[in-house]
Amino acid sequence: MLSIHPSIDNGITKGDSNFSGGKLYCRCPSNKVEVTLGSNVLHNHACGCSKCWKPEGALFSVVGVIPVDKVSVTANADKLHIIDSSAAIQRNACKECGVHLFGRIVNDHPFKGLDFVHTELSDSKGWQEPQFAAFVSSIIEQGFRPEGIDGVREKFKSVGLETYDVLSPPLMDLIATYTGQKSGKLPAKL
Ligand SMILES: N[C@@H](CCC(=O)N[C@@H](CSCO)C(=O)NCC(=O)O)C(=O)O
Ligand SMILES: [Zn+2]
Ligand SMILES: [Zn+2]
Repeated sequence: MLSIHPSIDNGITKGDSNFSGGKLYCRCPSNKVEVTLGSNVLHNHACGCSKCWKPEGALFSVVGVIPVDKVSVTANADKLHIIDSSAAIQRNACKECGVHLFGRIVNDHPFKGLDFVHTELSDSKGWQEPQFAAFVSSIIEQGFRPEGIDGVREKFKSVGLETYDVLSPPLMDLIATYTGQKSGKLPAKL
């Protein structure tokens, strides 16, 4: 059976609005990289892009954002390396098991100050549930047959998630506002 993602395939479990964070662990059997998150995530979403970490067999990643000052590596930091330092999101992965612990934006970017994280790497319950599906058509670039894409979109709709081929409209509006302000077409203060 085709797996979108283990946290979506059988329906979505709602998060807890009072949840205040927890720890992420890589998938090494011992000496796990540990990252402590000091709050819940925001804008959690399924992402079909080729760069976000996906669990084995899944077509999509599930990834959310969290302010960078809420993220700290609390064990085995020496096992981390940056997958692609030229990417906008510098994904810090475990050198041994390959899991991405956090993705950080270091260059000028509308989402600078936010880290990208995968809450499925935590044992805690209460993380924000996925809110939408992004970069759906990107799975075709990675070899998914285009005739199956309507079925993927229907699956998302059946669990209550809207689908987009970029990010959600509010996030695209944030990016566009940033771009408009940078070029001077929009005032710096709105
Ligand atoms: N079709 C491309 C899209 C890659 C892409 O633009 N990904 C987005 C979303 S990642 C999390 O939502 C992005 O912002 N990437 C910046 C980066 O990865 O550094 C593909 O599939 O590769
Ligand atoms: Zn590991
Ligand atoms: Zn992505």
